[in-house]
Amino acid sequence: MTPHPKLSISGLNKSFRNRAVKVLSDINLEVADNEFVSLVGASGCGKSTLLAIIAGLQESDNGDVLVDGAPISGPGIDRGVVFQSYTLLPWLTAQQNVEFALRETRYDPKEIADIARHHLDLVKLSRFADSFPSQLSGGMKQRVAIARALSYRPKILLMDEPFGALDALTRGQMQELLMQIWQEHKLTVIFVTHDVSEAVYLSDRIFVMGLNPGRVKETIPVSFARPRTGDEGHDPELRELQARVLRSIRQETSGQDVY
Ligand SMILES: Nc1ncnc2c1ncn2[C@@H]1O[C@H](COP(=O)(O)OP(=O)(O)OP(=O)(O)O)[C@@H](O)[C@H]1O
Repeated sequence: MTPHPKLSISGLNKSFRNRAVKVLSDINLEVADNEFVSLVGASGCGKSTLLAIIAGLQESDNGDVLVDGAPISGPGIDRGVVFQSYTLLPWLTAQQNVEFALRETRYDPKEIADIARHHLDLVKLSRFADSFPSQLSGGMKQRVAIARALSYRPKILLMDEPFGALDALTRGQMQELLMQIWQEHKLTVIFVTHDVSEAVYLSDRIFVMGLNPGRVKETIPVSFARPRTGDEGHDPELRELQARVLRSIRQETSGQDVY
């Protein structure tokens, strides 16, 4: 038990089709302030559904989702979300996309412009503030999406396979950038990924989800010292950890062609 968890989920269940299909079963987990956790598991185990429930974009059948001890009620600015698809508005520039996210805050237009600029700077995209999404690479678009999610200073950043569509080089750069931002800004991050080495590189703990129904079947701590350089990949201990996570995922899927 974490003394004052940033996020606490207990007894959560979720089904679809009038409760005919159970997707998430008795989810119980806690995430500490400033902790970086990943959700991994076979395709269809409910990672995105769980993230969407934490984001307040979907409702659970029952159970509690608490942020700083208070139950969530729908989406809120205490939780920023980044999806794999960049979800930028194509007719707005990078700067305007971030400003748009702040339109219902208490800030005046000048403050909104300053906050947007600051966050584009944070993701090293100041030079492209006036570019439209069509003029940006995949990595750049995702940096705008991250700037947008961080601009209203959420307590928790929820990321659903944010780097899944990027090439390996860009993906590595984005992981480094995220690590830097996470370390400097003391964020709590919940990160969904299919990439076990990515989960191990980034996380303090990995929740391995089981399949049919989706549940947290194992919690694996990653105790490698930070800052991590990415060169730890050759470390036998780290390789063993990756193998352990993979084994845990595969145990669920033996005989099924899902991962
Ligand atoms: N709106 C919906 N209506 C009915 N079934 C749904 C709905 N959304 C998700 N599901 C089902 O719930 C299960 C979990 O889906 P979810 O997308 O959360 O899994 P996932 O682990 O994120 O998968 P992937 O890794 O492939 O993205 C799947 O079987 C999916 O078909």
